[in-house]
Amino acid sequence: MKKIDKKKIEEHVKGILEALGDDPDRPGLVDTPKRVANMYAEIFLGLAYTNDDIADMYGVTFDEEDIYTEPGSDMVLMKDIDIFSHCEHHLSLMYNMTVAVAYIPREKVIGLSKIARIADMVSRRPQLQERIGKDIAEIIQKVTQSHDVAVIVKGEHGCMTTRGIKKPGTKTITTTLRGRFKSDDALYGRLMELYRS
Ligand SMILES: Nc1nc2c(ncn2[C@@H]2O[C@H](COP(=O)(O)OP(=O)(O)OP(=O)(O)O)[C@@H](O)[C@H]2O)c(=O)[nH]1
Ligand SMILES: [Zn+2]
Repeated sequence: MKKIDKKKIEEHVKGILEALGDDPDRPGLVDTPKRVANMYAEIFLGLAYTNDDIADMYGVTFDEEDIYTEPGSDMVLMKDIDIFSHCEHHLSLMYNMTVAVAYIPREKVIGLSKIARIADMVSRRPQLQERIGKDIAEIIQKVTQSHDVAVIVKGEHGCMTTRGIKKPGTKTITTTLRGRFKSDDALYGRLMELYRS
């Protein structure tokens, strides 16, 4: 686990306030560098862990070979998992974000809450929406040993709605398809049907 250097964040936030021309010593701002450091340590906690660490932390599985036998095509889909993240280009908020994770179990299943915990932790990094999907897929593949994983991420980007091009309401949907979700059109169709239901 990597350590997040809160003291250094505090110093830099103080520098930003000075560069903006505000007075970091005025009463309203005096504790702001510390607050921001605490907030960054919280919202970027996922930087302290690699994807392999996250797989180890949340890799709670149950052997269920009698339910899922090879070559199975029964899927587990968890959808409408709310997450927040921050884009790595502006460190601005990605919001109204939901994630759907599907996989075809091979003899073992992952504890359901762990899917949401994995989605949360990879989001707590400076991210790209596309990489959130890739990171989740990689960890789910490692934990479940399933080759067949799909992740759909939907969200709005603060850097496109509150600044810059300013297009509120614009939603981005990204898919990450692995194994049969990529190669089997019927399976992909069933995934989409369930996703929309
Ligand atoms: N593909 C992808 N792009 C993203 C994501 N988050 C932010 N971006 C984009 O990253 C790009 C950065 O572009 P730059 O031209 O370097 O930065 P900028 O001058 O602030 O760009 P504008 O946002 O167009 O004002 C922008 O087009 C953002 O919309 C993401 O999750 N995925
Ligand atoms: Zn951005």
